[in-house]
Amino acid sequence: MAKRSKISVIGGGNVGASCALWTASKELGDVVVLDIPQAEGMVKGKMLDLAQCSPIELFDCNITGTTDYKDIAGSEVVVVTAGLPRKPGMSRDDLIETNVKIVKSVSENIKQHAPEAIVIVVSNPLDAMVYTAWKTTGFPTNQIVGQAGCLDVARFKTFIAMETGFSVEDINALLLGGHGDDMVPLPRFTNIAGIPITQFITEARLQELVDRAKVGGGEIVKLMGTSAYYAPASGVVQMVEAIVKDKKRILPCASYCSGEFGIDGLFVGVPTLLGANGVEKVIDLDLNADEKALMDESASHVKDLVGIVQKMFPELA
Ligand SMILES: NC(=O)C1=CN([C@@H]2O[C@H](COP(=O)(O)OP(=O)(O)OC[C@H]3O[C@@H](n4cnc5c(N)ncnc54)[C@H](O)[C@@H]3O)[C@@H](O)[C@H]2O)C=CC1
Ligand SMILES: O=C([O-])CC(=O)C(=O)O
Repeated sequence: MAKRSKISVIGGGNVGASCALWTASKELGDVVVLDIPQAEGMVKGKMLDLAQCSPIELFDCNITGTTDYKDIAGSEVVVVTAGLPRKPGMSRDDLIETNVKIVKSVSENIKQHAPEAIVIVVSNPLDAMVYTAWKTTGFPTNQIVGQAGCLDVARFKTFIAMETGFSVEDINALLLGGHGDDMVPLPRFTNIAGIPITQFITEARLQELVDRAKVGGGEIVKLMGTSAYYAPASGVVQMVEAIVKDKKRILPCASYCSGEFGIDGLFVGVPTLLGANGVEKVIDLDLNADEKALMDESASHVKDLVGIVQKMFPELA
């Protein structure tokens, strides 16, 4: 019998618990969710609750809530959701000082207890946290990746489906850049069942949908008082599935660029071939001058955030 995959999630809050739910319900493997000792009852209780769905939803996997890093040993994938979410009025960047400390300490433990794992970082500000995890673990760049683009592009596709009335299944879109409000959805690469999107929506209206997608996280923070979790977790699990099933999917992920898109030494959202080895390739493409300018601006924002991390922790430079 094939060995079951093991997927660990660090941080059992809104995003972490939702990751566990999608992972288990899709039967991708055994699930371990780890939180801090002060949250022991919460994380153990939530995971026991989730396990009790299995006779109804019919998934076979072990689900464990824990505060002990020994339990993540042997994980194929570790998802990092530990950290503060933003509140209304805050930007993701406002979280950097608190979350870099959390992600650094989490990454030290991942390095010790799950050195073979592919690490998917979710904590914000995303691109700087991916960098932090990479520098702290010292893992090769294929083993470190960030989730943002799967979510951001799903938001863009959702808005297009709402506007046109067509099935989400037929909407194809591409999005690049950092996970800030300057992310770069690409109308030129957007189509419905292969038919250019401009056949169905005016360019002006499409631009409004692009703009809504760019601030899609903030729209939810304003409504809920905290940030989104169902769609972010769904984006994570799309990546987990690509890795544990070695699907060779091309997904928009925060991956290490060494020259692609003219970016060197940064993790930024780019089309990424995801499989059993994690990031198997970054797929470069020819951008026109306007698209390139937007990508450069987004990457320069990521670079500034990485500069803040390096200033706080010179050993991560
Ligand atoms: N990249 C993306 O697309 C998205 C990123 N996020 C980010 O994900 C993070 C988590 O968001 P939520 O789950 O909504 O927050 P939450 O507050 O519901 O959960 C965070 C959890 O992390 C735990 N935690 C804190 N320090 C820890 C440590 N050192 N070790 C282990 N666990 C620790 C907390 O106890 C808490 O249970 C935030 O930084 C948020 O901004 C959220 C949505 C989308
Ligand atoms: O908006 C936030 O703070 C959480 C997040 O990254 C998103 O939902 O896109």
